[in-house]
Amino acid sequence: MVVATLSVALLVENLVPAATAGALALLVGKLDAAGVPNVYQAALAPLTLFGAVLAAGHLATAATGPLTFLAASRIDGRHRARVSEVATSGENYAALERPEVQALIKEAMADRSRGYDCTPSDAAIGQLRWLCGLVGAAAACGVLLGYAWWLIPLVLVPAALNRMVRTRQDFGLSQLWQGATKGELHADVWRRAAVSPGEGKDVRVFGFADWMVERMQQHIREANAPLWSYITRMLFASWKQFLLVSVGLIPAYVIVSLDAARGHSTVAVATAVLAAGWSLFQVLGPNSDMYQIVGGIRVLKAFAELREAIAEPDAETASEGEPVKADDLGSPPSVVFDKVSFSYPGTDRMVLDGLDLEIKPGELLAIVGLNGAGKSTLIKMLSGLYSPTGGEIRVDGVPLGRHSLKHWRTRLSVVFQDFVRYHLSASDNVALGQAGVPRDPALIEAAARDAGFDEVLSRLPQGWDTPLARSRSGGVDLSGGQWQQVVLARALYAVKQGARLLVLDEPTAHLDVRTEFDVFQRLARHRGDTSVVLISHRLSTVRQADRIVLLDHGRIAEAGTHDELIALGGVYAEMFAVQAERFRRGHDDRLEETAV
Ligand SMILES: Nc1ncnc2c1ncn2[C@@H]1O[C@H](COP(=O)(O)OP(=O)(O)OP(=O)(O)O)[C@@H](O)[C@H]1O
Repeated sequence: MVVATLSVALLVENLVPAATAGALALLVGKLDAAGVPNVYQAALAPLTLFGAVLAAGHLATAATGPLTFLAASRIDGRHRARVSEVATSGENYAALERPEVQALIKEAMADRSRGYDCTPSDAAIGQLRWLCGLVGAAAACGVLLGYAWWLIPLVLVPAALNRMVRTRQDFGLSQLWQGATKGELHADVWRRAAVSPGEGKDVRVFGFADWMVERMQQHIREANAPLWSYITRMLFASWKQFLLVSVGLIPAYVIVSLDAARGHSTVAVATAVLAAGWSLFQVLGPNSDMYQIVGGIRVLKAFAELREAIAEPDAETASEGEPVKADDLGSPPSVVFDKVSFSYPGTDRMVLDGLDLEIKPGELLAIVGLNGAGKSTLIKMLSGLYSPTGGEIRVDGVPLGRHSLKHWRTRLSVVFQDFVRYHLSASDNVALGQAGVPRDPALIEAAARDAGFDEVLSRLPQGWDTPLARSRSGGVDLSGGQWQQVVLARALYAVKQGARLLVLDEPTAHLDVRTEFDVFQRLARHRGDTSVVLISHRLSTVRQADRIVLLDHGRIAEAGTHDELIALGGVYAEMFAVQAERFRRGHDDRLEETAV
């Protein structure tokens, strides 16, 4: 409806120049023919018509602004929602990590605040404007045709050439703007850093504000230099457009004026021709339509490429066969890593190298290892974010690639090491653990209690409704340890809502020893028969596990209970001894593993 009304308004706006020419000619004709006493009477009707044309033009122009805004908001809003859907859909998570895919997302989003100046609505409305402009040009040609057909090529050809020159410039401008936007994104990183409270600490403490601003300006200068020089050249070359206008209009105007002066045509006809000629140039003259069409189409092209990139089943993520639904949601799964190998896309290093590991239903399994041993990677593979490059992961005897990942992820609850701190309320932050089921406030409360978050909660100004970000009105900032409690509650909520495998990747690194001990006591008490995989560098936590595996160079190097591994006297025993010694000396931080 909005687009239809906008089309009508644009059409009227573009027909007004030709209609003005006609109405003006009528007015002049009537005045010319009428004697002095009859002037007012003769002018009344054509003046009313002339006024009506002008009023229609004003109304149309007044309406196009708000209508364009409405149509653009709807078109761009829907487009951005589709980009978000595509970016979050599918199982090709690996593609999201590729820089070129991230660049496509930015371009497809066409966020004006990030320097993108054209959006899909610009392309759509630009085309509408252009089409209406052509109708307006045809109407102006109709007026010219009333005088002499040869006036049409005389005025139209230079006007069309003028348009072509302008369109070529728009293409060049659009391309340079695209290059500038990429550079602007670098500047944007610094621009955001300059005003964000997070980076603000570093900027002040390390005193690199001047360096940062200089860096930002350098990026802006480098990114925009070609664009600025192109625009300067465009300005200097604008005389060409003046010449083109003159080539058509001046001879036409001279011929028509001479004709009228010699009495071969009336002043009214001459007025109509002069006005129509000018209106043709107005309609085909300089405007930003083509630039916006080109820019908007570029955004749509980026979106099409993004869809292809995300949907692309690359070797790492391709699933084979028909999706198989796990039929048993209630019991904990049996998971087997069978000679699993993996290297990240675009890298040669084998992060997992023939890994054999079983996660038995209901067990509390701890995974330990030095930094970079591949522990988090193993969890990402268990979550189906990456697929093995060799070997197989089986869940309840079925390869993970043949499970419905959506379904599998409802059986799984993961606290990632780099968990997300959503700027939402405390209750939203917990409930997002199992967003696909109706929210259950009693389970949210219970999960918070089990995670030890209830004490912090009691101090929040608006309780569960408190936004967990000071940047939001009435919000608060939590400490690292308090956030870990929130995220632990998020994972435990998922368990209470049906997840049967809980994975915790360094869930207590920010907690003090006492809170950590409490949390694990509660976890052990409340996990029921849910399997737990725990990754931790704190071996005092790990020792409570049913079984501990030590990951080294992408394989299991040692496995057993705490007592068995200590008795083995291997790397685990050595790590434990170093940590125990540090603890005795009063340290409670993570093991300095390089010392082992
Ligand atoms: N997205 C990625 N792309 C490429 N390489 C990656 C990526 N993520 C991790 N790596 C590499 O994979 C290796 C294993 O990383 P991973 O995070 O699994 O180790 P980790 O055992 O969890 O380490 P930490 O104890 O420090 O958390 C590292 O060498 C790391 O640099």
